[in-house]
Amino acid sequence: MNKRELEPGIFTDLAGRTTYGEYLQLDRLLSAQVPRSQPPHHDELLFIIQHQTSELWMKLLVHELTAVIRYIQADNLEPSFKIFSRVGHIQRMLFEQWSVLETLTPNEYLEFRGALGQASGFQSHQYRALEFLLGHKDEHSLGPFKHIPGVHAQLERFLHSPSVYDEFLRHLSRQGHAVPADRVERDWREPYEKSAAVMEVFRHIYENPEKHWDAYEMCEKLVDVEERFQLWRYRHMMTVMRVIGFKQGTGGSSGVGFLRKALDLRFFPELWDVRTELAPPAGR
Ligand code: HEM
Ligand SMILES: N[C@@H](CC(=O)c1ccccc1NC=O)C(=O)O
Repeated sequence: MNKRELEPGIFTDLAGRTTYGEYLQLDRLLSAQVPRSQPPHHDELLFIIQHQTSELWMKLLVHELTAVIRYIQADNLEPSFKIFSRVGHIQRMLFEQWSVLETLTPNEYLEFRGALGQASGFQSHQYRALEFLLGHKDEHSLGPFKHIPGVHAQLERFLHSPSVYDEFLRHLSRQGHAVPADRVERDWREPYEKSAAVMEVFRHIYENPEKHWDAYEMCEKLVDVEERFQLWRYRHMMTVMRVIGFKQGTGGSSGVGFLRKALDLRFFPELWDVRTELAPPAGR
């Protein structure tokens, strides 16, 4: 008999109890997918769910990176390594998820694109929070949130605060590394500019990993995060290219050309530059 008997101990009298649906607020979650096309286009649900799941995972990334910052501030790098491993798995999933949306063909998308108005991922405040947390500061990207005071204020807090990278450089300074004073205290709203002195700090760490194992491991975790972030950006751009070609974006940008420029951005420039500078150890 291809059937599983329910065990008598399984609870079915759940009135007034904490249940699965109640705990997860599934009524709210599952009523938030509301297609705008009239009549609703079959593929709009895919489009909505791809975005909503991405936003949920971004919420967790913001939460995790905020915790990383607290650990670095406390000069306690070890627990942040475990968090970075989780962050990496989430980023990998966000990357893989593009394959689902890539089943949307250009003509299918055009059938409901008009219903999106001026809405665009450019208005994702959690994506901006992630960029700020990682160190890509740009006050102009706050523009789309002027009309939502709570969101604007939260993003301003991230803009004004040191990023994960800023905090790491401050930690290295406390550990006695020769981090220049203008990286230990500065106007955190300003975009990060790379520094030859910071690169020398990393050169020393990469040439002596056994002496600075924690810092060395943190450097590699940061490189992992940046590489995965760029992979996401690249795959977004490729998805956009296959779905709308070189059309302008609904957010008002040139589209693919605008997205391509983000591929030249660097969160942790010296961590990439140090790789060019490293020489083989003596005698090799
Ligand atoms: C068919 C699917 C998609 C298309 C055609 C598309 C298109 C675009 C375009 C053209 C832009 C540039 C801004 C504009 O003028 O609109 C943009 C930005 C953006 N999109 Fe999408 N997108 C798609 C899916 C997604 C998904 C699933 C996400 C996940 C949350 C997303 C997140 C973003 C973000 C965060 C930006 C801002 C990027 C930046 O500032 O560099 N997009 N998108
Ligand atoms: N910018 C897209 C529209 C778009 O993708 C979008 C629209 C509403 C909500 C999220 C979106 N996703 C990412 O940009 C376009 O130009 O077709």
